Order: sequence, then structure tokens, then C-alpha cells
Amino acid sequence: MNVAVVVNPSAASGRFRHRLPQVLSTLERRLRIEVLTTRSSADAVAACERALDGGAQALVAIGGDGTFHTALHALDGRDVPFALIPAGTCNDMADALGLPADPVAAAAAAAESLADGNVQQVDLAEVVYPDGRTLRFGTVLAIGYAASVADRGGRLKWPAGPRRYDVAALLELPRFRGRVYDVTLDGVAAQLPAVLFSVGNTGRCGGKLHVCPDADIADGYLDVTTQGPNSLPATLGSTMRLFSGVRSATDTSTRRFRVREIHVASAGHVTFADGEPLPPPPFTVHCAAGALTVPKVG
Ligand SMILES: Nc1ncnc2c1ncn2[C@@H]1O[C@H](COP(=O)(O)OP(=O)(O)OP(=O)(O)O)[C@@H](O)[C@H]1O
Repeated sequence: MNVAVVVNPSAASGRFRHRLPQVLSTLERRLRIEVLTTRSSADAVAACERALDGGAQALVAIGGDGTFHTALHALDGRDVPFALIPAGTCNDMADALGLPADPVAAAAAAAESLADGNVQQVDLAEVVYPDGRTLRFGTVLAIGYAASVADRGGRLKWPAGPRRYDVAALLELPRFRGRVYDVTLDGVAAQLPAVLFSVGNTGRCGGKLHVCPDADIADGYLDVTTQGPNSLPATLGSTMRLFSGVRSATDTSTRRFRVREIHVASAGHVTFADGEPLPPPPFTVHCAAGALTVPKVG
């Protein structure tokens, strides 16, 4: 099987770069690989598209959630098996796919499944803007507080690694009192007051925030969680529980919905999906059931 392998050398600030030769040789044991080394997302999309147009039968991406997100652009709905090798900071998508956290172990599992045709279909989420533009994501779309934390954390120079986001969470907290979001959930209009607003194809974002803890990547549904608003101490408490990795950081203000589609009418909020910035609402998010073919592992 001919496989294009896109490598993001900047994922996790290069922390896994020394493991790359071993990851590639592990893939090569079962697959014929063409390695695409890229400097930017745009570079990666173009290189992947060229490789897929040129006959690559599968795509492997080595990096984190942003690398995964970029690979989705390149796939652009093509029904080509895709494997993600976790080499990023948070690796939420790789975790949701059940891949081993170690990149070499993940490469071995993915290569074996791809070579044997042992694949499965999982869901993606599709964000449709009023002008018809459509973007896809795999993990969680965050609006409000978590999106602002992702935004600020990504811009902080210190500390290195995931700790940046803990610092950003504290810095952003005083600014947040909650907002009311105008939404339509499977055709039913609602106004949802929230500090944290998450639309999950999977359960986790930011490496440890289990914002949609019951989400299932293959059920054909999206899980929507809203949390808050509360008093500042209560918001601080529930946020700290969430940031400490508690699996289900609920409080009395947490509301959960399971839908096929959500329309967010409230305009202009900072939005992130797969840890990457997305144009703000208004938009409609719907579940693209079974839209991604991935190796079956475990
Ligand atoms: N193939 C690529 N080559 C170069 N840069 C890329 C590529 N894919 C994505 N990028 C850029 O690199 C940035 C970091 O990549 P990525 O998100 O995968 O790593 P991370 O932030 O360490 O991991 P995570 O998102 O899991 O926390 C992305 O925000 C994106 O802009």
C-alpha cells in the first residue's frame, strides 16, 4: 500500500522529533511510504493534496490535533484511510481513536491495521457558514472561555508545553461572566447562558478537559455541553476541577444535549476546534456520521 506521511516538525515544539526515524521505520515495515516534510499548515495541505491526487492510497499524519485538523482539509471529504500518529502536545484526537500514546507503538498499530485493511468509520463534525463554506473538525469545538484560553495559551511564550494553558486559564478567568447564546438544537430554538460552551464529536479538549465526557466518536451525534454562568468563586471552582482533569466536572449549571445538528446564531465569539482557530459564528455544526476511515486498533 502506497501511503503519504505528513510530518509536522513543530508539533509539541519538536519534542518528538528525535523519535521520527523510529516512527518512520516502523511504518515502513508494513507500508510503502512517501514522507512529506512541511513548514506550515498551508504547505501541508498542498503537499497532501498532491500526494493523494498522485495516487496515495492512505494518509498518515504525525503530530498533534492541529496536524490532524490540517490533514482533514487535505482529505476534503475523500474516502481515503487516514491514520494519526500522536506527536503533539495534547493529542486529543489520537486518544479518542484509541491509539497508544507512544508514537512508535501507535505507528506499529496503525501500519498493521492499514496494511491488513482493518479499518473502521468514525464521525467528524462539519461547520457550515452562511456563505456555504464548510470546515471539518474531529474533537471539540469550543466557544467562550475555553476558546479564549486556547487563543491566549497559544500566544504565551512562557511556560513551555501544556502548562501554558493553565496559566492562560487563570489569566482569562476574571474576564468571563458568561454570555447568552442563541442556538437551535435539532430544530428547537433555545437561549443558553454559558461560560463554557462546547460541541463535542469526542469528549476531551486541551489534553485534559473532559468537556463532553459521554461523547462517542461513532454514534452519529454531537454532544453539546454548556456550563455556567455562576458566581466567580463557583466558576473558578468548576473550572479548576475541569483543568485538574476531573472526568466529569459538573455543577448545577452544567447542561448537556445530544444532537445531530446545532445552529449557533450569536455572532462574533472566539471559536476554536481541534485546538485551531475557526471563523466565529453564526454557523451550523452537524455530525458527518462515518465520514472518516481510520485504522481499527486494540
Ligand atoms: N503538517 C504541518 N506542518 C507544519 N505545521 C503544521 C502542520 N500541520 C499543522 N501545522 C501547524 O503547527 C501547529 C502545531 O501543530 P499541532 O497542533 O499538531 O501540535 P501541538 O499544538 O503540539 O499539539 P496539540 O494540538 O495536540 O496540542 C498547528 O497549530 C498548525 O498551525
